Amino acid sequence: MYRKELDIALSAVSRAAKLCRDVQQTLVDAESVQKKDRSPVTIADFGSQAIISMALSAAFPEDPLVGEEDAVLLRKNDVLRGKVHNLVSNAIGAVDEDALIEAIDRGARDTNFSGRFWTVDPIDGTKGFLRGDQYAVALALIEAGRVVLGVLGCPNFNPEKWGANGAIFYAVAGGGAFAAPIEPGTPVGRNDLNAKPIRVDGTNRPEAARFCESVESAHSDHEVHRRICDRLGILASPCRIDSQAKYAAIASGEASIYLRLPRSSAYREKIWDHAAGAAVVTEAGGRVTDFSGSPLGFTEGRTLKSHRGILATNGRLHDGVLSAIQSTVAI
Ligand SMILES: Nc1ncnc2c1ncn2[C@@H]1O[C@H](COP(=O)(O)OS(=O)(=O)O)[C@@H](OP(=O)(O)O)[C@H]1O
Ligand SMILES: [Mg+2]
Ligand SMILES: [Mg+2]
Ligand SMILES: [Mg+2]
Repeated sequence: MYRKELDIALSAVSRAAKLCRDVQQTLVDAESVQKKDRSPVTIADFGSQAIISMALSAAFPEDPLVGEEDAVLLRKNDVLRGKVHNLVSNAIGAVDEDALIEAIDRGARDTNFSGRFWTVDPIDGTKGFLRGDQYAVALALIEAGRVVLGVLGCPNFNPEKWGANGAIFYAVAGGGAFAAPIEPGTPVGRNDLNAKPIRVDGTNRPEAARFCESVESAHSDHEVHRRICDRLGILASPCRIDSQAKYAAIASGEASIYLRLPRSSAYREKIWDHAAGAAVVTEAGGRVTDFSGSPLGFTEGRTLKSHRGILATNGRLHDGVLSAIQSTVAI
């Protein structure tokens, strides 16, 4: 199932991840510009969304794409547009500038969210990317509100036990979760011999659990997380990781609990910040819900409107963490 989808998604994400890695290594050129909501975006975010969008529209012309970025800033700023154009042309060969802009903007349109669509976060954790830390290129395929395929490219994810220089995590519903090293210049394929099945850890003792959360304290409420962890008797200090690399950490057994309560009660999570990561964790044997225990549903639009707080665990710890959450915060 989804063989062609997985092949295309893996090769597009690994090409986009290579572009991001190259830009991060020459960070002077990665300076960010501010979007309307004052969050940062770089030439690598635009380049990555363009590469993924073009690969998907060539292979699946009928499939809508819902992406974080749009081309508004690029249309207004010739210098920025020129830089993105150069970057993408160097990565995948000459592309027409109008086609590039159109490819980025394809992700900005709304669609029938109850049908089949892709969602992309070309760089998740742009702040981490700018700091030289973790980030992820995240792509997911959603059908009838359910994530059926998720790919997470994490160029800076280097667990010691793997000795790898970056990894790509992926899952197809019902097919398990896998990780493969990102080899510079070699797109990963479905039959990659280096791919290994991954599994969540087996701990059911919260005091032995490692817990992770966002680096950015503006994105989630570290203080409430600390109260939940205290109630559970978690001894280790929090592991702060940027981006959906947190889901990769849960799926590969590097951590057992990921908590995310937005600091603002008005904030709604974006679908592209969770779809791919949730698929990878679920297929690795873990569980992902909101703070009331409902599984995430992706039919509501560009945000997870009816969900508040996100909890991903190794599964065994899930109900215990939910009780601790519900005794600590009013949802
Ligand atoms: N106020 C607020 N509350 C909650 N979440 C927010 C908020 N603002 C932004 N975002 C989203 O957070 C995404 C980054 O995820 P993380 O917080 O896990 O990573 S990081 O610590 O910021 O690097 C980040 O994704 P990217 O924009 O792709 O980096 C945002 O979609
Ligand atoms: Mg994001
Ligand atoms: Mg992003
Ligand atoms: Mg962003």
